[in-house]
Amino acid sequence: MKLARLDNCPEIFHTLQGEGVSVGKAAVFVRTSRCNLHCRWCDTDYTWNFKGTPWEHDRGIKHDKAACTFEISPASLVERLATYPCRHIVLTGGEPLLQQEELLEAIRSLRQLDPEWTFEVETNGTRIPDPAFEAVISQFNVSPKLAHSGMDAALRIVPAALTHFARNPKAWFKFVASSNADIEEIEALAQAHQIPASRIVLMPEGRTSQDLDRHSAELAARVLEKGWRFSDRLHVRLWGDRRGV
Ligand SMILES: Nc1nc2[nH]cc(C(=O)O)c2c(=O)[nH]1
Ligand code: SF4
Ligand SMILES: [Mg+2]
Repeated sequence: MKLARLDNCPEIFHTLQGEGVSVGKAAVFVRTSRCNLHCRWCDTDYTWNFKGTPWEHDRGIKHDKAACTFEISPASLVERLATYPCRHIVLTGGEPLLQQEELLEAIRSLRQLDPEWTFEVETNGTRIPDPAFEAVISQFNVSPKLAHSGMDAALRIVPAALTHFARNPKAWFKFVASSNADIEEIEALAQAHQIPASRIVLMPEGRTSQDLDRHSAELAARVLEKGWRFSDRLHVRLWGDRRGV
């Protein structure tokens, strides 16, 4: 399978969940490489924006595919994860649902070692998980992309997948927003795909504390009106715009 590469190692790190409903929970993050979307502000563009690809990104740089990819077998991933003093894993990317089969193999092996392991997935909500994979995940953080991602609606919004997650009580919908137009877009998506207000989490866009502060008070007011939830970005507050935290 393909994970992101960081300092010649796979991008696996022990930290606090910084976003969404389990913010503050200790977890080991596994960052898969590759994504089926190509958002212009993506903060993990090194998982997909490789030299020779046509995608546009705000940073205006292309990455070397080999230098940014760490090939690893599910068995080696299990060995690495077993060394951490933490039994909660967050699978993120890129888009981790592109590598469900390999991830499921690793999850099954970990559960054989210790049934206490729990797994949370960060996904862009464009893929319906396989039933066997879905069954072993305790929480999905579904983050559908809005128009400001620069992606065509036909690619970023997959109605069958959104409706599927909307029916799954393990799925929370985490939207990155910075303007009133974003709020209206979220409202329309929620209506169209029957996403319950109680499972919508609004998160300000930003890679520094100052950026987050710029929109937070206004977004929090909208969250109260709508009956949604608000999430800060704890890891950005604690450690800034860095990889591996
Ligand atoms: N601490 C921490 N929390 C996170 N929640 C979602 C993350 C992600 O990049 O998917 C992330 C991340 O990269 N770090
Ligand atoms: S879906 Fe997520 S990982 Fe993929 S390009 Fe968009 S922001 Fe980046
Ligand atoms: Mg991140």
